[in-house]
Amino acid sequence: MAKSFTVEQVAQHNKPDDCYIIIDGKVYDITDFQKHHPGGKKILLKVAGQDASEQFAQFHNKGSVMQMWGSKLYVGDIASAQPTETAVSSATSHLHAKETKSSDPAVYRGQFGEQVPFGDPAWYQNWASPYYNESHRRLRAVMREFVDHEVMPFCHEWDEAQNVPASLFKRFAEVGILGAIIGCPWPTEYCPYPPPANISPEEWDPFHELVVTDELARVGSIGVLWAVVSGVRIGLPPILHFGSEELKRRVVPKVLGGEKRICLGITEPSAGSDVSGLVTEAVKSPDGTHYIVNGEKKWITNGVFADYFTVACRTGGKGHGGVSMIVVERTEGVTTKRMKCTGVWPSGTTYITFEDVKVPVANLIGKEHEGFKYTMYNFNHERLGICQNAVRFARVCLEESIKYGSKRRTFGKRLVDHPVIRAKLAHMARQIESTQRWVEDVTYQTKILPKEEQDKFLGGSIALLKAQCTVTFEFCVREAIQIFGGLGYTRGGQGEKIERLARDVKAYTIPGGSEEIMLDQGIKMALRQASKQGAKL
Ligand code: HEM
Repeated sequence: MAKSFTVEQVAQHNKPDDCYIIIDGKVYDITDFQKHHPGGKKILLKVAGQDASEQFAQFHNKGSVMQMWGSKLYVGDIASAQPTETAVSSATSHLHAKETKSSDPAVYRGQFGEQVPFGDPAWYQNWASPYYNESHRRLRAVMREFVDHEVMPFCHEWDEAQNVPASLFKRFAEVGILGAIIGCPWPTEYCPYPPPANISPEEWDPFHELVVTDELARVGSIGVLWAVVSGVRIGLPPILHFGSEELKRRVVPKVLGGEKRICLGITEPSAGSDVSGLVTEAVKSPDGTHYIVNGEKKWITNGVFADYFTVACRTGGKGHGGVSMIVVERTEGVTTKRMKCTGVWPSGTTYITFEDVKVPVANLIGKEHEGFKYTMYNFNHERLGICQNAVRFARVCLEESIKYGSKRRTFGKRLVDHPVIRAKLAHMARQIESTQRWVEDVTYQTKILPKEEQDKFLGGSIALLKAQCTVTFEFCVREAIQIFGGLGYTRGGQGEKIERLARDVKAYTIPGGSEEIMLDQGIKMALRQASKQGAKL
């Protein structure tokens, strides 16, 4: 049981060698911590033995600092302390979500989260939505708990270390997140873990995947997310959808079980969004048992950690028709070198060389020369995932800006009381909210349309949506830096997420189809579709 203190008792601990402070009704022993305090020792001594809640709120990102330090320094509570309103609401608001009954059971209204304006999607903030039901709400709560306790507090540390612990990959698998992010239906036969939140595999739908993707992005680190989910999300689907039964059984359970890691190798030093130009070659050995793979792949996410490489290779002539997909296992002749990039540090962006690598023909995915089709098959899913993440990253920028702007004062007023700052917040909010609605609408199409129709109708819209999401994200991160000032270009501390996202954002506007190509493709596809449907152009 926690020890109880009176304010007078805490006041006795007011010396450098015996120093307590009170924050939000809790008592912390900071005697040893003082010398490690990033803000300095003296500033803590000024409040030794006192209630320092206000000062603490002024200089820190409350949630993440207490998540890291709280339990190490906590020694008890103030006797009759009524926890402050904010402490209560942030700790328990998701547990006491207010629900409003509608006459239509499919329409949900209710509250979840901290209720920072626009800090969460509208269906968390009492807006009615036809897309989500009780299972999505359960999933949201499970994901929030997991992210808040096992991922978010460590992102800065992992970003600086340019790596995440290997155990994190296993944890994501156990929670069901690896199975959750590779698209519907749930891969029951090949996934050792069930969906999160006791959702049945049959019930699993694209909005469950959206909730997982969205909640994960609250960490405000593309690098940490990509370190764990990116290789799986893009490297595994070609095997899952087109691999032989033997290949699927050999590879998929190990990856979804968090034992082996995988990456997708398409881009090369001279071929990016233009996949048909790739030159890495796979030549069959004279006895027909192996392919001999030679070539280079560049900017390959997770390459440095990967055990399996899903590689697009040239097995035939020029252009799309000569491309095959092959699973290369880490073996002699495979070399991976970490690249130095602007952001996404923990995700292991890699330069790969294949030098006379012998790959059994059983590792061919599907049929020879059909690799381009397999690559395209998952592009819509991959891009929609990027969109769902990007809109949450933009939201993180807005949420952090509103929280910081509500406590930081300049010229005698809070930042949010300056019209020029409110205008920035308004422009962020209007873009995020409209983009989110488009994301949900497209996600709904993926729920109800058969896959062939999705491929026919949605490619152009998803391309435009990717541009919309990444432009919104880039705009919001820029505005958030302006609001945070110096803290927005300082690594760690209150502007931690903003500074990191500013480094990471380019990894969203360039890969997965650059903004320019997405815009062009979106219109080209819309025109093609329109003329097929007899539009009067
Ligand atoms: C349990 C008590 C405390 C802990 C665990 C703590 C922890 C930290 C940490 C981790 C930082 C680095 C920046 C960040 O991550 O936000 C920091 C910075 C700082 N802290 Fe504390 N702190 C505590 C109490 C206080 C108090 C009571 C004050 C003021 C009276 C204070 C003033 C500062 C200042 C001025 C900075 C530098 C902020 C900046 O770089 O802008 N801290 N603290």
